[in-house]
Parts: sequence; C-alpha cells; structure tokens
Amino acid sequence: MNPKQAAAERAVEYIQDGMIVGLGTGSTAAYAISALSARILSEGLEITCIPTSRATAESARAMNIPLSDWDTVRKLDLTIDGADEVDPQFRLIKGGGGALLREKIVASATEHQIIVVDDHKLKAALGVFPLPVAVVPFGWQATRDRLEYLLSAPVTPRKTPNGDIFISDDSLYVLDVHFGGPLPDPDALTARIKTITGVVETGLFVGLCHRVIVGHPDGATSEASLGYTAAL
Ligand SMILES: O=C(CO)[C@H](O)[C@H](O)COP(=O)(O)O
Repeated sequence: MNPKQAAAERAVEYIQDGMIVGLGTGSTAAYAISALSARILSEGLEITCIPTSRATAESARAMNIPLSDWDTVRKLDLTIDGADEVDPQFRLIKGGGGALLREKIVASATEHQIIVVDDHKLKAALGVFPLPVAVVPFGWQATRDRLEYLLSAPVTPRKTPNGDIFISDDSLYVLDVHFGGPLPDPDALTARIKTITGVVETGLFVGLCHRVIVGHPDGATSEASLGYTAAL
C-alpha cells in the first residue's frame, strides 16, 4: 500500500462517533477523506467536518461527508492533515498546496491534530522545503523585498502550473522563502515574519501537532504523540 494511504487510513481509526473533524488538504489528506467516507458508509458513523480548503470541501461533498461551518462550530475534536516537513519537536512546514491559512485556523481550534506523512517528510531540521508565507496581494512586491531583507533568503511568488500567480482560497498570494537549510530559530520565526505589514500567515506550525503518523514503503505505519494521551 502507498505509504501516504497507510498513514491516512491509520489516522481515520481515531475518529469516533459524534466528533467534529477537521479535513486537511493535499494528497495524503485525500486518502483520509476516502477512508472516512468508507467508514461513514459501512458503520453509519455520525460526525460533522470542517474542510481546510475549497478543494477538500468539494471532495468531501462528493463522498457524502457531512460538512459544517463556523456558525455552529468553535472547537474541533480531531483534525487529520498532511505536512511538507516534520521535525523531531513536531514542528511543521505546511502550505505546499497553498492552504496554510485555513489549515492553521483549523489546527489552532483542534484538540487532537494528527499529521499524516510518508517517511520522506521527517527531517532533523525544517527548512529545505521552502517556507510559504501568505500575503495580501496589494504591494506584494514590496512585501517580498522586505521579507528577503529580513530573512536574507530568496523569496519567490507561488505560480500555478501554467505560470499564473497562485491565488489562495482567501484571495491571498503565497510567497515561498527559500532558506535552503535549517530555519533560523523556528519557534520565533513566525512572529518575526509577521512584523512585516502585508504578511497574513506563515506555513510554519509550532505547537499545533499532537500526533504524527508515518507511512513506510512496506505499507507499515509508526506513530508518536506529544502532549495528548487519547489511545484507540
Ligand atoms: O500543507 C498542505 C497543503 O497546503 C499539505 O498538507 C502538504 O503540502 C502535504 O501535501 P501532500 O500530502 O500532498 O504531500
């Protein structure tokens, strides 16, 4: 079995009747959405979900997964999402799919955040994957210049495969910061970056992951948790 699928399917086992569940974005999270849909069908599982992107909402709807909105939900019991890099302190780089802002809002409101990855995503230090920063489109070029000056790293605007500038679900641009190596002081980095006017959010997640489930090439999974004691 595909390692991403194995990790995602294991994470879906943590979902219980009555939960409010966050649905992540990306190819690994997509496996979780399929597995959840299968459980709803086979077990009559009663849950409601908050999607982290329009794409995820569309997939969930197509698979008859009940969705909710923030009018009725303030806290989520459990969220399953992917990541681009995970370090030993469970700090993450996310936003490879450009959904970092919604993903961080959902993660911040979640009691048990499960990150599902294949083992290539485990890193001794974050920073080889470019750090996404969501910015307001107005004056983004000036925001980019200030980011480059502050961080001494090249910053490029995210583009779509056909070369257009990428626009997020919240009508923001995404600037990728190419550190090319360990992030400087990851715990303080988002606060530093947010001193720049025009920056909305970064894809650096600190203190927002409670469990990591890793899928391996042979289809086995391993997992570890941090600050959360719920067991199956
Ligand atoms: O943060 C994300 C989207 O914004 C994804 O979770 C991250 O990019 C991992 O994606 P994939 O599961 O496709 O490897």
